[in-house]
Amino acid sequence: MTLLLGCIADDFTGATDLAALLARSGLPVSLRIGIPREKRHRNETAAFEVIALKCRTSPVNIAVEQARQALAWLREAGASRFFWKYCSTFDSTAKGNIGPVAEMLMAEIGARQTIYCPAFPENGRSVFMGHLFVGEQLLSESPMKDHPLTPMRDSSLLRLLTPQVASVVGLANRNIVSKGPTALRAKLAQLSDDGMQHVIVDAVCDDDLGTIAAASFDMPLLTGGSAIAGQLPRLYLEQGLVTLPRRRQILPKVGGGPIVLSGSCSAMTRRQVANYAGQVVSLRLDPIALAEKGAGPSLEWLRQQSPDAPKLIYATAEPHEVRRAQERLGRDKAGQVVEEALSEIARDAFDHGTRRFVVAGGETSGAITQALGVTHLTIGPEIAPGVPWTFATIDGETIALTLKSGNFGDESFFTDAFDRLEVA
Ligand SMILES: Nc1ncnc2c1ncn2[C@@H]1O[C@H](COP(=O)(O)OP(=O)(O)O)[C@@H](O)[C@H]1O
Ligand SMILES: O=C(O)[C@@H](O)C(=O)COP(=O)(O)O
Repeated sequence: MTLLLGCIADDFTGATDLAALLARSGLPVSLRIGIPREKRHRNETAAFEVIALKCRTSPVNIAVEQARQALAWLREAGASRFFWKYCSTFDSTAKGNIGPVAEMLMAEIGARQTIYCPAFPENGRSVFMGHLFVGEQLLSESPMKDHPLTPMRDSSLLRLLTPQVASVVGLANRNIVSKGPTALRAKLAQLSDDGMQHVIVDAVCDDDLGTIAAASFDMPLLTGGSAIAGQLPRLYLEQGLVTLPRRRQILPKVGGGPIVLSGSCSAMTRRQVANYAGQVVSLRLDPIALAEKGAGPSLEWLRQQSPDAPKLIYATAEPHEVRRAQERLGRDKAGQVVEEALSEIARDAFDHGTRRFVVAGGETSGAITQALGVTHLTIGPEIAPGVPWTFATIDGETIALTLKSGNFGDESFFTDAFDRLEVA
């Protein structure tokens, strides 16, 4: 099939979120983990190819280099339009990779201008007058201010993006967006004439996203959250660039024990963990103990449990507990010991028969997916907006895997997830 859009995501939950929203159209979506080794030639691809990187918190030069390699693969596979997916809460380190990666992509593909549209109204993320809101709170007043790796202490996307790019950042605000695609297109052209290559675009509802997509779908590079990308399949279908496949993909049924592994400390995950811990056997990980003793005691605990029983292993903690661990170990080390332990646990669980995995947290998902040796994910049913079941083959065995963004899903997400899966 012709490759309509080559997508690069800065983390793995973000990649499955993007893939889920594109897959709602019924068009084929392929999700590859890391830079694919094998080449793909034109017409050997899905309509949407997503490459998942784990570069949200990497040093800038590494993130740019990984994205450059992903771009090269996508171009060779035939893509001429691209999407750079980052978090709907614009998660960036202090230096920030969102702008530098966008600038590199623009330079490589010769794009004169791009838009930045993280809004995801279905999940409560909206942008108004260039400010990002989570529900009714400004980003900087939302629980994202306490994120363990990327605390977001400013809500102005202009202020966040400006130090990350070389040229002036522009804004197409809601007043323009509300006037429709023609007015927005004219505004973007005027900003381009004024030298603004990077434009934040307001969106508070799905209709706004429809307007923005209609005004910008032919830009060679778009950037944002999954929701703006989710508008593109409809436009491509309307324009006759692609037709829906006659047959739907048949998804596997997976047996084998269920497990939830959580390294997310986001507000919603904390509620989900508290809820699920009341229902199944659970083990709490403490980063300080992990730094001293490693994952051995947790592996021992796991082996004492019945392989078929649902279980939960989590490092999820309240902000004051995260601060305590970070003060003792340093921010990076605290995150690293948790990611390493959960990765070892995931691998051990697989070796002992677990086949249904729910993982909470973007960085955590990156670490676990890599440890399991997953290279390709087939997208299955969506459990909550932006969180699908996916399927992968490792060592000849099929596993079902859900990578849940920290703040996505309802309080009952973990039970909802297993209820949604057809079991062999
Ligand atoms: N108790 C803890 N103390 C410190 N850091 C933690 C703790 N638990 C988890 N972490 C780290 O916090 C980070 C959470 O990021 P991530 O997995 O991306 O979650 P989210 O999707 O909520 O952003 C990970 O690096 C994880 O290892
Ligand atoms: O856009 C989003 O909000 C998600 O797709 C995403 O990237 C979330 O990241 P994590 O919360 O770190 O999982």
